[in-house]
Amino acid sequence: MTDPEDPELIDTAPVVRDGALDRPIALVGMMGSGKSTVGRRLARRLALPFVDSDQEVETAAGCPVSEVFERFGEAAFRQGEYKVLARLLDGRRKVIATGGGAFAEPGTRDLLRARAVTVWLKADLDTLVARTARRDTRPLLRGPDPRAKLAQLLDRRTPDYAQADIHVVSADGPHGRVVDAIIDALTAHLEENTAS
Ligand SMILES: Nc1ncnc2c1ncn2[C@@H]1O[C@H](COP(=O)(O)OP(=O)(O)OP(=O)(O)O)[C@@H](O)[C@H]1O
Ligand SMILES: O=C(O)C1=C[C@@H](O)[C@@H](O)[C@H](O)C1
Ligand SMILES: [Mg+2]
Repeated sequence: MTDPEDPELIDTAPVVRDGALDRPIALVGMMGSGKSTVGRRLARRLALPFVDSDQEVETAAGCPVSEVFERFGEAAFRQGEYKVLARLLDGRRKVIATGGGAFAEPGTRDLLRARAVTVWLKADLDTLVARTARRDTRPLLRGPDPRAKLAQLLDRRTPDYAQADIHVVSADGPHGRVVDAIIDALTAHLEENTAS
């Protein structure tokens, strides 16, 4: 079924309609994996609210993420990120784009795994380098060799991200294709986990 007012809003979401989804969806993965941009599109397709935890931290702090890092340090940012996610994970169905490091923090990861369906958006190093080069707002990538930094983070965090409920490749191409892949994987996951 398609909404004639908005052909993008195709009713592809029995997963939401039939009540199988009973909690928030949290997208996790590296900087540049597409959590914010794909997440917004996913929420639209599922007719759910969308929230971005980096933006929520910025609103709470009253300044950009990069300034939080500069003024208060990464540890303070991680505490703020935990607090914001604890508030957002209120049991209501929504799509949450997490910050790239959230799922690599043990306490934050436990919180997300307990209260959300977690989706790892996977992308390889070359893809992440190309995508993050477009915008210089990520404090952890500032410096002479952002590729080396991304490689180190990807290596270190991969075992953490692998603990997500669902793994989806964030292939280059139309965002809608990644949205389709997420909805398919989510549907399969919920069917498996609600089958009696
Ligand atoms: N499947 C895709 N194909 C092509 N470009 C993409 C895809 N997914 C994301 N991008 C692009 O990559 C860039 C980074 O995406 P986005 O900001 O959504 O990443 P993120 O995971 O939210 O990163 P961060 O953790 O830094 O917030 C954007 O320019 C976005 O349009
Ligand atoms: O991967 C990370 O550690 C980060 C990713 C961004 O989303 C922001 O949360 C911040 O720049 C840190
Ligand atoms: Mg983002």
